[in-house]
Amino acid sequence: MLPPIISAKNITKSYMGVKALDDVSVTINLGEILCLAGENGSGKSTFVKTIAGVVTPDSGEILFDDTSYRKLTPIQAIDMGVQVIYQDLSLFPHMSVAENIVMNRMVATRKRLVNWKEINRIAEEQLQRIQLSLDLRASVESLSVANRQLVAICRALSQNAKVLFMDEPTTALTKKEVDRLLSIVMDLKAKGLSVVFISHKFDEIFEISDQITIFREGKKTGDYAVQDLDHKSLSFHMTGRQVEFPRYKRIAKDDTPLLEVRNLKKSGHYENINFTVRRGDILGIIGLLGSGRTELALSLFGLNPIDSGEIRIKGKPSKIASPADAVGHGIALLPEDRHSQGLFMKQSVKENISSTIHDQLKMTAGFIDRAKQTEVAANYVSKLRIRTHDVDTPIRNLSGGNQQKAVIAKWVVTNPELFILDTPTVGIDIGSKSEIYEQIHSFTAENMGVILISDELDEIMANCNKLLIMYDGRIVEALSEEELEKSDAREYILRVMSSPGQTSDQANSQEKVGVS
Ligand SMILES: Nc1ncnc2c1ncn2[C@@H]1O[C@H](COP(=O)(O)OP(=O)(O)OP(=O)(O)O)[C@@H](O)[C@H]1O
Repeated sequence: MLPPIISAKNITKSYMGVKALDDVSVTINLGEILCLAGENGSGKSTFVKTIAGVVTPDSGEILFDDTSYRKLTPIQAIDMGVQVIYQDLSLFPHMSVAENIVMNRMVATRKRLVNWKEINRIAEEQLQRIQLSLDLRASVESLSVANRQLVAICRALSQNAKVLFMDEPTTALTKKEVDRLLSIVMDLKAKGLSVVFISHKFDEIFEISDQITIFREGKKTGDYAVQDLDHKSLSFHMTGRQVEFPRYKRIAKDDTPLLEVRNLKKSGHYENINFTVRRGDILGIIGLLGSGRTELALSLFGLNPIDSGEIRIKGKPSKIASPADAVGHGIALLPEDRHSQGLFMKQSVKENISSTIHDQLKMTAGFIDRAKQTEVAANYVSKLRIRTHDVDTPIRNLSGGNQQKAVIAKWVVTNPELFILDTPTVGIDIGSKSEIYEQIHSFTAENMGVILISDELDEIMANCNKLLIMYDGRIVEALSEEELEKSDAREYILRVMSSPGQTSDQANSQEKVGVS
């Protein structure tokens, strides 16, 4: 048994009467990867912030090397070797790789004189520890998200990290980048670092963890060795129920096209895009980051003007030059980047959810009908099971996953005819995913058409009755409902995605999803 490095005992933390952590005890052992799993809002981030000295617990104690602390300051935590990489990475985009790696260490040691030789030496040493070669002078903003993530790891290492906390580090990475990150993390573990990893992605959790601690509604439901759990038992312990993703079946009878896209092209983004969406269709688009799928979604919402091609809405050639045009045509978009495009962080849950229907909520005198606004917001908070104290709570106080559900609610209230969802469940727990899927199925039963962009094959298989596979700005394969139902559909899709150059000719495959 590995010796403990940090033990948190009986930690409780409440916000406005809601227990974010309720008598939680967790032990982090030396040289081990511990994964924190739990539904959105179950207290994982609050726990991390408590150990990092950012949140003061109401009660409980934290033991570091046998010394007990009632609370910690961030400096104390850093001195003890605690390093946290939050989702935003907290890097300085205009500064160089070397400066980002070494700056916090310099501040901590209160060095006044800048010795560039020393800075470069320390930065290079950290890069070598993870066998990474980067230009030390390159500005961080010029790096890919994956490399920024690695710079953040080097920054943590340069401050003598003993325990590295990583909060959903793989959200914006491609499959290859995820594999590289996980292998670096495992290598660091082999060198004696303890890692606490937060993720909603089960494959990752099982690949990397030694131990899994599960949270539910602020309480710890258990500590498990990874070999004692499987997907089913993990989701059960997280949610308290058996979670299933029933497969979507289109029931709508109206086959007239809602949206027809013909030969759409945007230079440098995508070309030769053809597909049709009917009412009740859930058209999946799968393809790795950089495949052109998000750029296509933005074009259909008037945010990325097309170079050529035709868009027909309900049979009529239509121009979508702005989001206002798109909304006028009954199109809504749940954007990929929820934080910068989706929410007003200082405003309440109610104000965010209703922000897309202000005109409908206006009374004759021009004031907003507050009672109606509350009613609409409360209805969607309950429908999508958004975990919040009430609808007046500022949205920034909600957990990440619950904020995402609020963005979905914000667009659903507009009652769109065509809803484009760009990776709607990134960062969302397995229980909430099934609720969101249920909602999407019920929208389509009410005759909405949906375009669902996703990286997750499970999500595509459970929800879509048609599928486009995109690679490098092109549709490389298209599958119809019958093809998606075949027993080897999943393997076929994986095969196409791993060698996208070797597929059937495009015109033929587009025929399969109803291109006339
Ligand atoms: N500053 C705050 N003010 C009020 N409530 C808060 C605050 N921070 C967290 N909470 C609440 O505490 C609970 C736990 O939130 P926390 O962010 O720890 O969850 P989480 O498990 O990390 O969720 P996710 O997986 O969605 O990131 C949530 O109900 C959240 O709304």
